[in-house]
Parts: sequence; C-alpha cells; structure tokens
Amino acid sequence: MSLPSSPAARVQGAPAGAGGPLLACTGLRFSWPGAATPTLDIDRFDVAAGETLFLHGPSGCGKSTLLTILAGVLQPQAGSVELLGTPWSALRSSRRDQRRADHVGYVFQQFNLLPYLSVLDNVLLPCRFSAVRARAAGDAQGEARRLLGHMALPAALWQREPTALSVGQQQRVAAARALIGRPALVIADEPTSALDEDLRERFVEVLLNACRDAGSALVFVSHDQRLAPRFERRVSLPALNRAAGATLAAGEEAAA
Ligand SMILES: Nc1ncnc2c1ncn2[C@@H]1O[C@H](COP(=O)(O)OP(=O)(O)OP(=O)(O)O)[C@@H](O)[C@H]1O
Repeated sequence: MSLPSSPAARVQGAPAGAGGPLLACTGLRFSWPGAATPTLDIDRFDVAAGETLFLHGPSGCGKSTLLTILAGVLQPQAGSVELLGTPWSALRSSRRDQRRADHVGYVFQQFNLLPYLSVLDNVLLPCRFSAVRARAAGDAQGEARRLLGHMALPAALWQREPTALSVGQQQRVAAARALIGRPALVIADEPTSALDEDLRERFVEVLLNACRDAGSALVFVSHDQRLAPRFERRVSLPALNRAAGATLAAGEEAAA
C-alpha cells in the first residue's frame, strides 16, 4: 500500500482516485425570501482539496450567505454545490446534517461554544455527532488534547468552562473543535474580528498550520486584508458574484 502523496490525502472522506475539486459550485443563484434582488449569482467557484483560501469583500456582499450554502445549510434556488462529488441538493435534510457533521468544521465569529461543557468536551463534540470524525480522530481524547496543545491552550484550562477563558483562547477552542477528525473542509467566518491585531496574526498562523497538518481545505472570510498573503489563494467575492454588481475584471487575485 502506498503512502499518501499529499497532506490532503490524509483527510477523511476523500473519494478514491478523486481528480475533481473538493467543493464545486456551478450556476449558483440565491435570493433571500422577500428580497428584491438576488444575493448570489456565481457561475463557477471551486475549492481544491487541502487548499487555503481567503475570501473577502465589503460588508453585505454575501460572504456569510455563500459560506452557509457551501456548508449545505441553505439551498440555492438554482445551480449545484457539490462536496466530495455529492450535491447537497441530492440529500434529504437529515442526510445533509450528517454529511456536514462528517466533513465540515465551522469556526464561527462568535465561537458558538457550549457554556455547560468543558473546553475538552467542546472539542470532542464533533466526534459525538459523527462516527466518521470519531474514526478519523482515533483516540479522540488524545486527539482533542493534541489539538488544544497545538493551539497553545494550556492544559490547566482544558477542564474549565469556556466562559472562564479569554476571547482569544475561546477562539482557539473553536478552531480545535472544527479540526478534530480531520474534516475535508474547514469554514471560518470572520473568526478573528473579536481579536486584537497581534492575536489575530497568531490565530491565523495556528489555524493554517493545523489545517495543513490535517490536510483540511480552509475557506476563511475576513475583512482584514493584512491576513490575505498567508493564504494560497485569495478570492474577491464581488469579482465573482454578479449579483454584487462586480465590476472588477478578474474573479480572483493570482496567488503570489
Ligand atoms: N437571514 C437573512 N434573511 C434575509 N436577508 C439576509 C439574511 N442574512 C443576510 N441577508 C442579506 O443578504 C445580504 C448578504 O449578507 P451577508 O451576511 O451574506 O453579507 P456579508 O458579506 O457576510 O456581510 P458582513 O461582512 O457584514 O458579515 C445582505 O443584504 C443581508 O441583508
């Protein structure tokens, strides 16, 4: 048996011999109910396995809406979004929830940690909801401790409740929770907006390293352009999204 040829090959759930993108959006159209104009109108948007992508654009251009569609939470009115070769629209709601739990880690702006669980139990949550994540994690307790250590969270905090932690520490717990069980895709929606500049840089570095280590692709939304050079690819949503009235010529800024 040959060894995995790239970090991405270590991710759970990658189809055997897959040559296509991890995530493929085609002809995507989405309007919020009652809205006069569509929010998203995107011909094509792909994310490759294991790549790190910085998604930016002004407030209201549809970044969070797109992330929610990528994660299969919202369904577009037209077009297709495929994760690991399966369109979200082909699945019943309960199967979509399970597939999301199996393959997607989400880091929210407001962390969404459960206040009545310890730090460690928060990180372990995805393994409770997904046998795929639990299998990939192996020794889940050990993996949760390893990730918290990777995130530079002192062991003295692991049994505390999240509310006893600083904002920066809570954010790193949320990142460890998103990464446990090596999901194919990690989505981070403005995860640094509550952090000061120094913490922001450090958080992004740790998150990028952890994603590379796990082989997870990362789609990271932020207004802070100073973070952009750290990512392999940068995408301007207004340039991609005709509904945002984009006038920029190119949909993407070339990687450095
Ligand atoms: N739950 C909702 N119901 C109706 N309209 C919504 C909802 N969420 C967002 N919108 C609308 O969709 C558009 C895009 O919002 P979205 O939050 O996706 O933008 P964004 O680029 O993430 O903004 P920000 O950078 O401020 O977070 C906005 O016009 C917003 O008002």
